[in-house]
Amino acid sequence: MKSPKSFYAPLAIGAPQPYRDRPVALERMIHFVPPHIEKMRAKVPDLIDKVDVVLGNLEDAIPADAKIDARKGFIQLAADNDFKDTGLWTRVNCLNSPWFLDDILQIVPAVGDKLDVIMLPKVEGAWDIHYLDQLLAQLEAQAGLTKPIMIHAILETAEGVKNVEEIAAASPRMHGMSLGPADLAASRGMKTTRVGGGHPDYAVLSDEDGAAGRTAYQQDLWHYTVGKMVDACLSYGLKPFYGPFGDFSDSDACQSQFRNAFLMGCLGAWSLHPSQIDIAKTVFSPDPGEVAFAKKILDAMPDGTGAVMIDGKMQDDATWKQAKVIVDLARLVASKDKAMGDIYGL
Ligand SMILES: CC(=O)SCCNC(=O)CCNC(=O)[C@H](O)C(C)(C)COP(=O)(O)OP(=O)(O)OC[C@H]1O[C@@H](n2cnc3c(N)ncnc32)[C@H](O)[C@@H]1OP(=O)(O)O
Ligand SMILES: O=CC(=O)O
Ligand SMILES: [Mg+2]
Repeated sequence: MKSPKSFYAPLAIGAPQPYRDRPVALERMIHFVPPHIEKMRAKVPDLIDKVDVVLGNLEDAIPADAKIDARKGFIQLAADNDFKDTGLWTRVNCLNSPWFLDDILQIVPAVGDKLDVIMLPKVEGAWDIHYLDQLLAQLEAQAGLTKPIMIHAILETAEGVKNVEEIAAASPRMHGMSLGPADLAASRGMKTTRVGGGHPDYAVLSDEDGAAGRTAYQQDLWHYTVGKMVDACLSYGLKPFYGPFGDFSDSDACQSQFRNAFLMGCLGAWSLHPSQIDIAKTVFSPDPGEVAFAKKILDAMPDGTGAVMIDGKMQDDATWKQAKVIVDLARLVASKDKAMGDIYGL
């Protein structure tokens, strides 16, 4: 374990100073774009105004014979657009693939000054983060970059879940983590072919229900992992995210999965299709009724201490902190999304 002094030291001479506090950014949806397809690249200017993060995907879902075009396409879309306050991320190929090294070696010098975050798939342990951390520092120094590129890990292997705390603690370059339910299901030997979401057979049966028979209550397959990820992330000041929901035809189930993640502490999810952008926007912007109630709590307890009754419910220091989480997030949403700001009255 490094000492605090060396933990925050740049890993290459001339590399930017690592962040002590991560930049504040609204990231309700990380929108995946397949950059090898010209028609998709052409949609980026429009997407910049609609999403919080545009991500050029180079890994799974990009065919092997299109990997190099995807990398070139990403560099082109990064260079051609002004992202304003919308994040620009890429998901690179995994560390043991034939493409990872060139992904990093070509993207950082070409458009590293515009890139906020690299999403690293199939992270197994802190050693994966240390390797990319060092490599990025060397390339940042060589390119004369002035702000560090952050790393976002996908939690999608059994070993990664086992090591989630060490991954979170690995570097000040860590931005956060996303749950990768598809690869994780395969890695764990789970018996599902779905990309995220529930499964009708993962259920608990009620006791005898009389004539109507017994009711099966479906459970959330991802509850344990999301909980573990949220605790690891929040202990180290990182941001947790739910990942993909593959059934584009089932917007209710997508919304429900996103909402469970939001309520458990996640700050966003991936949008793979334009239809999922508004779902994520709705879910990951706090509910206006909750914001109004949270404001009442903050107003009633200006210094955050004591106990008061509001609408028949006891409030104290702990609920003041809960209210602050919601109002702070609403303020962040309002700073980017004027329509929501008007609804919140912020
Ligand atoms: C397990 C994991 O790793 S998940 C992450 C990896 N997966 C991905 O990144 C997938 C990203 N999504 C996609 O590539 C596409 O949505 C696909 C290939 C799955 C489906 O695309 P299509 O068959 O074109 O879907 P559909 O016909 O419903 O699209 C409707 C419109 O939305 C566009 N669209 C679809 N997906 C996207 C996207 N991610 N971003 C921007 N536009 C999109 C289509 O181009 C089409 O536009 P048009 O009306 O101008 O023709
Ligand atoms: O990469 C995402 C996943 O679910 O796998
Ligand atoms: Mg995956």
